[in-house]
Amino acid sequence: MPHGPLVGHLDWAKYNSRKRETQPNIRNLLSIDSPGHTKSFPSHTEPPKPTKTESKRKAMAPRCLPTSISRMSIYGFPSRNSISHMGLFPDTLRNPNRLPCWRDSSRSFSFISLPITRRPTRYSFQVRSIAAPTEAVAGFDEMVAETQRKYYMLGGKGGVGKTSCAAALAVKFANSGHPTIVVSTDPAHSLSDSFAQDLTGGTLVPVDGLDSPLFALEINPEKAKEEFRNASQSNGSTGVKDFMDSMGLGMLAEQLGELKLGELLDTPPPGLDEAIAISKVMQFVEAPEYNMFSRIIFDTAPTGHTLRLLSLPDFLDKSIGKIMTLRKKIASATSAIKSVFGQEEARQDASDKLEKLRERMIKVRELFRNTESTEFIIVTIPTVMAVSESSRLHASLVKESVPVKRLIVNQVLPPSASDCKFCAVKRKDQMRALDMIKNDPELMSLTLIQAPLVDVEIRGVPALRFLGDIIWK
Ligand SMILES: Nc1ncnc2c1ncn2[C@@H]1O[C@H](COP(=O)(O)OP(=O)(O)OP(=O)(O)O)[C@@H](O)[C@H]1O
Repeated sequence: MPHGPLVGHLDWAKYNSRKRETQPNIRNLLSIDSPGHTKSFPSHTEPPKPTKTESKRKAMAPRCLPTSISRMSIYGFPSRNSISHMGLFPDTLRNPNRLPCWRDSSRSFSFISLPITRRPTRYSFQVRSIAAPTEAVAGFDEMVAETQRKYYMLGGKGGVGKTSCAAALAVKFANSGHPTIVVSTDPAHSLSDSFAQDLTGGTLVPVDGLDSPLFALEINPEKAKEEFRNASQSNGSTGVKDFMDSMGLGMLAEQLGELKLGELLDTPPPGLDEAIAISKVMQFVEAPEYNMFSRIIFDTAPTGHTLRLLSLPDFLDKSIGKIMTLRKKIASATSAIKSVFGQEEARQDASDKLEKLRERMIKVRELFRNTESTEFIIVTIPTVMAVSESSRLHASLVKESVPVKRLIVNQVLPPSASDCKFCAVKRKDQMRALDMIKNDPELMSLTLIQAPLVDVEIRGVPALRFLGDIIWK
């Protein structure tokens, strides 16, 4: 391999055809130019067609991204040195008159090689951002090594890329030999969009395009809420208050107002749907037929939900405990009357369901706090607001004894030799946010994983696999 500039594009067709490899070498998936580096590369296969999620992504992206990964402007360095880099340089380096912007229709990008040193890594290419002074490797080897079941929960501010990172991690685990389930407990699901496959319906669906076992599940929050309502109601359509009214205990129900039982049962508090979703997942993954799955990944709802969710098991445990005691008292006083009217059975059934729900909530709480089996990964983007929110999220997770080790900073601008004005400002903001992370007492101790902003729609298994290979090293 000559030591000089390499020029090329990611070949999506090649990438797809090599996807069976557990650890593909990205170099092999690139069309690398011949020595001399003057020839253009054969054009790459375009990624999947745009969908409605693309508009969301485009809205977040700078108008003039300095370089683009989909145009696969990856630069790689020959392995004779000790640090191996992959990055992006616009064609400006070859042709200084050409603007390195999306607006420039004649844009193209080059691989540039520099005299560098090589550190032992699994790939001969890595994405390195020049705005990434604190970047660390994700420690995927450690994540994959354990054979017993592990739960990963990815959470953070809305729209930062939780689903993309969770789906990419699931693909990576599955390709590394772990039968995996990825579950979305976010009421606004985007797993289906991410995998470009219909995963709605509330059942486990095998993900297409992989040979390894990967299943996905989008929990239907409405169904979950309905289940809770059914469990909490005494019979058919009546809630606790109606139930007590029907027993001539309406006055007592009024006096118990401060317990907010009716409110709890008839209008489930925010976060409850997610708690039920997780407890539902727990319920089925504990069934012997799911023993084979060694990695369970939760794509959780945005921060607010997560925080409420964390305090919910305790809240529910207490509330349901109170309800149960109350019901038992009412039951002993009225069972004779009720059995005459045939409602005794329904009441007993409701109590059993509540008790089961309570048990499952306790399990969810235990799962959240189990350092052996669980890890919460915070996903953020390099903006001051997102970093501040991540810091608060981390503080709450620590307070609740939820194990957190890693922080993904997603959508970091890739390197550029010359930024447009917009990109220069954006890069400066990102640097400031990355600095904030470095100095934030909550976040500084976490392993920082940087994921570049890519100009490819992260949709479908090949794209997720590509993202996973960049993030999870
Ligand atoms: N590194 C990245 N580069 C470019 N686009 C990205 C990147 N990560 C995510 N995106 C895009 O950003 C959009 C939002 O990502 P995603 O749905 O994963 O975020 P989210 O945090 O799960 O959102 P929500 O909170 O709405 O569920 C998607 O269109 C996705 O393709």
